[in-house]
Amino acid sequence: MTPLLDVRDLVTVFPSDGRDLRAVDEVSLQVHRGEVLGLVGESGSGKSVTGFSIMGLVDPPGRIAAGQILFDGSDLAKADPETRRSLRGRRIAMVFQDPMMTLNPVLRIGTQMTETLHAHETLSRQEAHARARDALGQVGIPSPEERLAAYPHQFSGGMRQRVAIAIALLHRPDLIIADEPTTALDVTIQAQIISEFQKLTEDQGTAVIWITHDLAIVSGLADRIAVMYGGRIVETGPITEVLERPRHPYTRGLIRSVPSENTRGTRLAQIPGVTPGLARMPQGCAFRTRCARADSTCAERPGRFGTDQTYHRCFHPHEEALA
Ligand SMILES: Nc1ncnc2c1ncn2[C@@H]1O[C@H](COP(=O)(O)OP(=O)(O)OP(=O)(O)O)[C@@H](O)[C@H]1O
Repeated sequence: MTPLLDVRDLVTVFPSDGRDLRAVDEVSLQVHRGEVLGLVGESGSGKSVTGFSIMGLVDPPGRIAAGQILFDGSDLAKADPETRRSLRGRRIAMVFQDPMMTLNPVLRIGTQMTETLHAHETLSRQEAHARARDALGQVGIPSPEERLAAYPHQFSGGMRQRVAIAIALLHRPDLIIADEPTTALDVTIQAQIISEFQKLTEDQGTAVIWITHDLAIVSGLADRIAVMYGGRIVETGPITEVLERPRHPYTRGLIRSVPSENTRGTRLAQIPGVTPGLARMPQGCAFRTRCARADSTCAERPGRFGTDQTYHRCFHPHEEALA
């Protein structure tokens, strides 16, 4: 089956001191319709820049330097700004950690929603109003008709995020890129929003890239996972397979550092060291300065071992299932 989104060897750079630093370094990933891909990694690993690259929202002087972003067959990396703008919101939408990246503080919610609708579709006022009201209801906002008249500050943090999600859903996009949308919320609200998302992917076949540093969220939500380190995807595959038998030492370290029933009361294993900044990323395998298995082979850049769907980038992968 052809994937809805097929990113191939994407490189996104930010110029600094006369050289191009690779925030996204030969990233390849695929997302199918109705599928949730969890994009996981520590802060600075390149998750958001990957999302912005797909959306066509990389801040200049940053730019896509190489690779393809095939969306439903056409290459977005080469598309003109007008084509990109028309796809944004309509076929691909993004939900941010801070809903105020989407919401205008001085406009009523209903006005923002109907303006968004009119930007891409020809609808009567009544139709736009009904669509906006239904979208609020769909994400679990009580009394949606009355809430259309409210301003963003009249909503709680969790409700505001739901409004941002409702706006992302207005045009029934094929793909939603959700960048840590629940990180700022308390655990109960987080769970509610995640379950709303699950319903939407099941009911409407929407594909989702869920960006997070929190492996626990992804394990309950995603069909597949891609783990990023130093701008690269170091491991990807079906979620159960990767969690049960992580091959890359970094993936293994991430899983071991998540608290669970079994580890309650014990000290969690942390990955030693910190992620180096982009300007100091080691040659070869970016993780080798923190890796117990690294040797001189790792000074070479590891290729992708496996298939387009399931691969790792490690010369010394673990073979055994996680204990
Ligand atoms: N506009 C920019 N200009 C220069 N460097 C940038 C810019 N945006 C991101 N970067 C750099 O690109 C790298 C990847 O950043 P990115 O935000 O994608 O990481 P992340 O994995 O999403 O982390 P976080 O979870 O903290 O958002 C970082 O080193 C960051 O400093």
